Amino acid sequence: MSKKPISSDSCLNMTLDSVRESLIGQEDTIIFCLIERAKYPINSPLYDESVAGVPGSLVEYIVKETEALQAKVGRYESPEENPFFPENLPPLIVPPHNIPQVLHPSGISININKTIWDTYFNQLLPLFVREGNDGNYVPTATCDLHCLQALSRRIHYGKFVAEIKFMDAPEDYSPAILAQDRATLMSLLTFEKVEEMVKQRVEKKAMVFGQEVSLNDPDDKKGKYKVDPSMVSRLYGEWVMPLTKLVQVEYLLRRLD
Ligand SMILES: O=C(O)C(=O)C[C@]1(C(=O)O)C=C[C@@H](O)C=C1
Repeated sequence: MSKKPISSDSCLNMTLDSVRESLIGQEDTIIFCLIERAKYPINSPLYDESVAGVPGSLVEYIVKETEALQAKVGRYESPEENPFFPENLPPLIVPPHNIPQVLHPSGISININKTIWDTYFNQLLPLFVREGNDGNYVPTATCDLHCLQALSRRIHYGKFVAEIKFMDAPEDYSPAILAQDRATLMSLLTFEKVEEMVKQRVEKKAMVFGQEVSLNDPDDKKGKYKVDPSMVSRLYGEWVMPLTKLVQVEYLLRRLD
């Protein structure tokens, strides 16, 4: 068998509409991940560094080891993917993908996964997961990994959004970049109406994707959802979009390096 590099779609034809389409698609992934995680109780021994029998907590160990495996087969070749534990990742064992480079080189390495990790475990998880311990530690940790990866991909997608915005209007962004003026960059890249639509859409999706289904009495489960739709809207309004905007600002600050 010939060992050709795996091909990947070109991202050179991106537009603001197309990156927004991608963000809309990623909403589905995030909501399904939250629904899956909400099936399990908090299962707190997973996060306890003293009981696991492995270095760090069990969840940390599972994420680290999964990232190491996925790094070997090319996950972090993609500029959309950022590891939570970038230190000491093993080298690729497959041929490189040769993905066309659309991001400015200085912005590629922006990685706010430390913040995403802390926010997810300390603020988000307690909001949508019930108390308790059912012993399903590995399936639960796998759900955490999927939630973290989906959130990280969405938030770091801000690099692409920022690149498109800069390319569409370099004359608007350049003075603020040269002045390293974060506040002006933040107001230039913010579209409040779009944010409002995102919050409404994710709330609606959480209702549709997470509705309880009953064959007997259709009213039996009416209004019951697997994750609270208003919580998903809040998650986007308070964390997902602000962190995506933080990535955009960080990216733009380096855009003229
Ligand atoms: O759609 C954009 O323009 C984005 O920058 C994305 C995003 C978001 O995170 O969803 C962030 C900032 C804008 O205010 C609106 C939405």
